[in-house]
Amino acid sequence: MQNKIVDAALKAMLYEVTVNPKPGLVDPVTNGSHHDMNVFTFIDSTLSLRSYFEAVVKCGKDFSGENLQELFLKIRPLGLEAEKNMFNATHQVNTHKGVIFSLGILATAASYTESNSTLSTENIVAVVKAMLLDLTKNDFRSLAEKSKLTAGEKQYIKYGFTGIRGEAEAGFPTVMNIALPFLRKTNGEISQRLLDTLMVILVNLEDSNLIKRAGNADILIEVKKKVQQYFECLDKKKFLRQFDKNFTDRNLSIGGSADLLILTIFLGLLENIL
Ligand SMILES: CC(C)(COP(=O)(O)OP(=O)(O)OC[C@H]1O[C@@H](n2cnc3c(N)ncnc32)[C@H](O[C@H]2O[C@H](COP(=O)(O)OP(=O)(O)OP(=O)(O)O)[C@@H](O)[C@H]2O)[C@@H]1O)[C@@H](O)C(=O)NCCC(=O)NCCS
Ligand SMILES: Nc1ncnc2[nH]cnc12
Repeated sequence: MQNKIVDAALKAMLYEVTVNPKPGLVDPVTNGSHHDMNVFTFIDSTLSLRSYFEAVVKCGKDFSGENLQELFLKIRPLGLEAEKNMFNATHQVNTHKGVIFSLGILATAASYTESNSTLSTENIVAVVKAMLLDLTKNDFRSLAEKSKLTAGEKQYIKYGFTGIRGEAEAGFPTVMNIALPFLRKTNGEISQRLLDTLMVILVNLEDSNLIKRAGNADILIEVKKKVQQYFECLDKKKFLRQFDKNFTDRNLSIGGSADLLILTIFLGLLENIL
């Protein structure tokens, strides 16, 4: 089945991993701070998710209920199955867990929007917000009873950061209000446009992957300074190669920012600006 939403989702993941040099992340030139994966792992992971995106697009298209929270409940088990497929395809490495969640939601919302109104970013956001009403309240409600907490859950308890769940529930404000408007204004070489967009995301996000690897949230202050230097410097590629080396030496990575770049590319593809 050829479908433009499924194609945009898969393309967005492949575009993101292709962009280089990225600080601490996997790209075709270096594996950054990720010793257990490389660009081929990301290609395998991406292709393993085709049937998931086809399934969520079908769910969005077929949904006829009144309450869009039910649509989210319908896709969550599909997301769990997709996580299993991803881990099988990658020899148990986490490449796209965050994206299975966030891009799965966006693809579902895009498909529902296409079937029920005009496919525009604004309409997609409204559907996302309705699908995820009370998500953080519900997801974080029973943390005290859980024996093993994820990085995102630990950071919620320690700092009150709601991570990718909060970002999604609010309709992905970092993507919608910052990254996508920025990308729309860029022109020229696609790789440079996407690197600039990644830096804009990085400076605006509490990236739980970065905080987890750094051990505390002070890293966000350092990163803000780095991104400011990036936008002031003359040779951006050289700056990014050094930034990548510095992060790789310190085992730091920005998986959450990479995920939001994927979401931004996805919407950019649907808007035909890429
Ligand atoms: C809601 C879920 C995403 C589950 O969340 P969970 O609580 O399990 O995990 P989190 O720690 O909250 O984060 C999940 C991933 O989301 C990405 N991310 C984190 N912060 C942000 C942010 N602020 N904005 C956007 N995205 C964010 C991040 O994914 C990327 O990094 C990954 C590598 O991360 P990780 O494995 O933690 O770290 P490493 O250090 O690299 O690994 P080690 O070598 O140390 O092992 C990479 O995959 C990127 O994609 C976070 O990882 C959702 O999964 C969920 O709902 N789970 C419950 C089950 C379910 O219902 N699933 C179906 C959902 S449809
Ligand atoms: N290029 C990349 N490297 C590491 N983690 C990621 N998560 C999403 N994209 C990634």
